[in-house]
Amino acid sequence: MSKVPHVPEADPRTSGPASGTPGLVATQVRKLFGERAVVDGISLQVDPGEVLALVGGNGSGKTTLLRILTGAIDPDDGEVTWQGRSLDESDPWVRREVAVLLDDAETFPDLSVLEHVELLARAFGLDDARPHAQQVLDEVGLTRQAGQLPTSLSSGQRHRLGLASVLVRPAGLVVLDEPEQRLDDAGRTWLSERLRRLADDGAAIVLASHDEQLVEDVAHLVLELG
Ligand SMILES: Nc1ncnc2c1ncn2[C@@H]1O[C@H](COP(=O)(O)OP(=O)(O)OP(=O)(O)O)[C@@H](O)[C@H]1O
Repeated sequence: MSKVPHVPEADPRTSGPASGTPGLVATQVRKLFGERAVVDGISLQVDPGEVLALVGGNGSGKTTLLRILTGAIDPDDGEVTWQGRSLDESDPWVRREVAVLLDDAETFPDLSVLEHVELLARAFGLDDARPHAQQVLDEVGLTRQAGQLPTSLSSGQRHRLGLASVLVRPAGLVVLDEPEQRLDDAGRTWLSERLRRLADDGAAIVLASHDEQLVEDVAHLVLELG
């Protein structure tokens, strides 16, 4: 396993976060499935404003590591903290801080696309939840589908709804598994630009990706697994 600073002039290991607040820190994280160490002694740090890309072949442990980094599963060894605090998804503060898109987002059968996004905006206490949700749907290209039920969306549109669910809410740490999946070329170009902007606005981002161009365009750090 290797860790390659992708943008040498902006090596965060030496520069640190602008605010002085440590972001996401994983120390010697290990996860076994049976006798196999799928994640084996990984240490990393991603500070506000930085993007870390996890790359590697199928089954190399990217999703497992992402799940550990969000607190969804516990490592067998090692520790993960966000701003110095242990990551535990049962902690409401952690759930406010961390926005996650690992699989297709779960949806309610009776709520429209717009109602889903608006519900999240309200849950996170945003003013003007409806116009904010409409603006995010416009951004992800789902304005025409706002009144549809999520089950009627195409697979790429469902993925865009998942991205909208992440973008509509405030978050310090954003964790995405293959955010480029099922997006067309224009969607991938938009995604690169949007993730860069999210980081510029101060989010720490960790993503797993098989899209070399996306990684090249957005990642400050690349961690190769496998
Ligand atoms: N709950 C589990 N029980 C047993 N094995 C598991 C479990 N979850 C994942 N694995 C195994 O761990 C390995 C890593 O899986 P993971 O999903 O993390 O890979 P990945 O790098 O995300 O792959 P892909 O690029 O295909 O999405 C795989 O061999 C997988 O079968």
